[in-house]
Amino acid sequence: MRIGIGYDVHKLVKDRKLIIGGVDIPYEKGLLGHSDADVLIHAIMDSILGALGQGDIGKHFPDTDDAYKDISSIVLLEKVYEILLKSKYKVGNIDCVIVAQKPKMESYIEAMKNNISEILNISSKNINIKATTTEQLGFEGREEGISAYSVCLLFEK
Ligand SMILES: Nc1ccn([C@@H]2O[C@H](COP(=O)(O)O)[C@@H](O)[C@H]2O)c(=O)n1
Ligand SMILES: C[C@@]1(CO)OP(=O)(O)OP(=O)(O)OC[C@H]1O
Repeated sequence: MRIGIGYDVHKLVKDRKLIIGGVDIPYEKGLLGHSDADVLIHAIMDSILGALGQGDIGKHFPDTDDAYKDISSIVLLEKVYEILLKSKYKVGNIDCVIVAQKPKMESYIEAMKNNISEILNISSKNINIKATTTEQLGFEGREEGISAYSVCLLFEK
């Protein structure tokens, strides 16, 4: 059994789509990044890579490589799943937190879980996604950015 943790932050700016957990969320601002900046998927990928002892997404998908410019993080998650398939491990469960003052995530969480479980080929019951504000405190509270945390447990196949 192995455990991994992931954490990511992206800045909220005008004229960008807000994509979290592979869901396009209608909002006045979006996350800035080399990819689509899907902060939740990035944290989840880092938690899986961490549990595998395989570094992080910056190592596998460098932001200096044009191949990853504006790429959907769902496509990157598929690549991480390929790495997982080659290992002797499978996902047990994943637990995550999205830290965002706005917008409300609750109505999108089921769709996020479905997207992730489909790619990782696990039941959505094994993925838990939570959201919290920071009560207006810090960069998330000032709506300057959104962060996400993920913990992943892997079992031997
Ligand atoms: N961006 C967010 C933040 C929170 N939620 C949901 O609201 C609940 C209360 O949030 P607090 O930060 O005030 O504790 C939280 O438990 C989430 O269910 C959300 O959907 N989107
Ligand atoms: C995903 C990658 C690659 O497109 O770019 P970003 O969207 O900037 O994301 P980040 O979490 O900063 O790091 C990983 C990057 O290499």
